[in-house]
Amino acid sequence: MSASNTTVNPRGAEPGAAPETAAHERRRPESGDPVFEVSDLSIVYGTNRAVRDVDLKVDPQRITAMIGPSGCGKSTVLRTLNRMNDLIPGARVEGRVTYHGEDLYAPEVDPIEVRRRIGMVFQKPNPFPKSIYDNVAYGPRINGMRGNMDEIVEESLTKAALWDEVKDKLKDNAFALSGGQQQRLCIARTIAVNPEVILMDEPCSALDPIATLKIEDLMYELASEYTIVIVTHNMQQAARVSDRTAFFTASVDEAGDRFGNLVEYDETATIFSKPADQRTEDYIAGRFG
Ligand SMILES: Nc1ncnc2c1ncn2[C@@H]1O[C@H](COP(=O)(O)OP(=O)(O)OP(=O)(O)O)[C@@H](O)[C@H]1O
Repeated sequence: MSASNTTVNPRGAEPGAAPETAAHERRRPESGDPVFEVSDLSIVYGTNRAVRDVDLKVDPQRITAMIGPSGCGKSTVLRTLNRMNDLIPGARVEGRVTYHGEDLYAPEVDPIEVRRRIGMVFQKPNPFPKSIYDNVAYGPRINGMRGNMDEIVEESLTKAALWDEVKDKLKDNAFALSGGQQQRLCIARTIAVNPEVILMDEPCSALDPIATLKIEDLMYELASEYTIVIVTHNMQQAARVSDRTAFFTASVDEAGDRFGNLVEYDETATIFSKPADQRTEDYIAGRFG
């Protein structure tokens, strides 16, 4: 899949136009059970019930996008999928999140192991202040992974579409890389511990358009092996890369409290061409958000 036909969606720029992207032409077998099933999910920060009543399923080896206006809870929901909210003081998850049918929040579940299997890439590239090689090798080392470390590093960098650019300078500090390269290094670091799922929280928002297209192409390649869930502000990006899209919005309850909720979740082509809810249509058309 080349950059040109993966990422150029001539109709994507038109609000409300049906995306005609490779992502939607992709024919994957419906491979059985969902990876995640989220039901009646609410997330509370202190006394603020920030996100309410979310239900959604994430299919394997698909790219699922979460879109919606600022503050509607996309990142909060994403973080429940690998228990990153556990790290936020005062955050509480209510409802049910299963991973391959098992309760992700059961007391016997080890959150460290959860985060190995369900990796995360953040908005700002955050390599460690170490060499390129050591950034990738870090996870396998602390996880006690056996095998030839040079091979693990090469394979991870290759899968992250970075190997050719860095193979002659593996000992250089990661901070010497461009922003886009640093983000691909962070993806390589995530891949190196052999996850099943990659969560991406606005992975391109700090990148220029060329670096963004590279990451989008990379996501497409990675989806043949990994399940990807991406939060993005960029509707065109969701239209270009994702198979399914969840649209969230912020609502206000009777007491005047603002909360995020899931409005609609469907095939990306449907969300962008025939959304069922007027709020989705208004957002896609750029009327708010
Ligand atoms: N660490 C936190 N502590 C307290 N409240 C939080 C925290 N993180 C998020 N919130 C609140 O949860 C709500 C949803 O925020 P969240 O960042 O998930 O939304 P978002 O849709 O991802 O927003 P954006 O697109 O601006 O990143 C907001 O009201 C926010 O203030």
